Amino acid sequence: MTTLYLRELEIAQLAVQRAAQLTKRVFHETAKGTVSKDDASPVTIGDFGAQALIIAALRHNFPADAVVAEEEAAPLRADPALRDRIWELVRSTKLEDVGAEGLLGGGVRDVDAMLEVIDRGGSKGGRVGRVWAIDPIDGTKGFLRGGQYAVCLGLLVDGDVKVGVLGCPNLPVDDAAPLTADIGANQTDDEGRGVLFSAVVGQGATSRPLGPGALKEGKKIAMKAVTDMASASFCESVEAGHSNQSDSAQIAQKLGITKPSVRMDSQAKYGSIARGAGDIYLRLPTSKTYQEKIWDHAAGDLIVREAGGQVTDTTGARLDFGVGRTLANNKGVVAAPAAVHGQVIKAVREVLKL
Ligand SMILES: Nc1ncnc2c1ncn2[C@@H]1O[C@H](COP(=O)(O)OS(=O)(=O)O)[C@@H](OP(=O)(O)O)[C@H]1O
Ligand SMILES: [Mg+2]
Repeated sequence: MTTLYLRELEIAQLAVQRAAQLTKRVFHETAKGTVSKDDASPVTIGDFGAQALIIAALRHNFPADAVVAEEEAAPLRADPALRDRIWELVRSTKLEDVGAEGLLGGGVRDVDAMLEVIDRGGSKGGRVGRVWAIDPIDGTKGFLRGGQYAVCLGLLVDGDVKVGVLGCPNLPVDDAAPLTADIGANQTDDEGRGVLFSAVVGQGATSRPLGPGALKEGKKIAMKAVTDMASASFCESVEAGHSNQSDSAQIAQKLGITKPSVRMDSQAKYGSIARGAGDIYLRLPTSKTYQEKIWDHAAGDLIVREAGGQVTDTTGARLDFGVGRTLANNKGVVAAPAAVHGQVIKAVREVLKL
């Protein structure tokens, strides 16, 4: 058995598990109304806190690696009250498993170290060397709405994704659960929810319960074969501003898909199709200028490909993670089982006139 990237995988899984513990604390405060949904701060607190914990774990284990992450600490330097709330969460979020917490280096030393570590995510990325891509809370709108969100971490080596980990605290643990963005009425109860998807290049993709205890052995996941397009299910963004929902409806019609789309926030969509809960993920450009961010796709791209899928842009080209912080060479995303991906791309190109 190959052990390539084994250590990177273990650290990435634990780092995502710990960061998700922090985001869950913030999520439940928001759901309970302790923090106002109109206030932008819950997501800010969750984003900064999770980013600090993940980068601290990476710096402890792989100090020479570059990091591309969404946030920078400037707003916290200007707002001591916000900084202190985040520090309180970062300081007090630890893995239950003392050995695992030790592997991550035991957190962040003090509030100045926290600011310093948050600012370590400014790498330009690129085609050379090892670069970690972090989205501390992907699907911020879903997070605020009480829906799906994901803590995302991918390792790029010379521009290719080698390791991908997605923590999805609000997806069902059960890989066979039907595809739905709904997490049920009782949002303060984590029972049956929380899944960690992982993949290493050439070694397949797995899912396991996200925690809070020790991480269980992963189960191999695989995309479902689509034998009949009429019964295929596809997912897309909740936000119409993130993916063109009228184009996707036309594409679905062309393909003969009869079910309405499942609208779900975040890279939980990639994880869901990778485990066969859904079949196709369409992300269709809404503007000529928007460039997708590498941290919104790196982990999901590898997890779907390792589960037997193909992930490309709308023209059928592979996503190019080697050109910087954005996917400047690609427009949109089309993810589907390898056997039907060509058929889906044909329909996409016809509708988008590419
Ligand atoms: N115009 C436009 N087009 C495409 N994508 C955009 C656009 N604007 C933002 N974003 C990015 O979308 C990320 C959220 O992903 P999803 O659209 O899958 O989920 S959601 O339904 O919007 O929550 C979201 O990630 P987060 O900011 O981490 O939530 C953004 O990076
Ligand atoms: Mg994102």
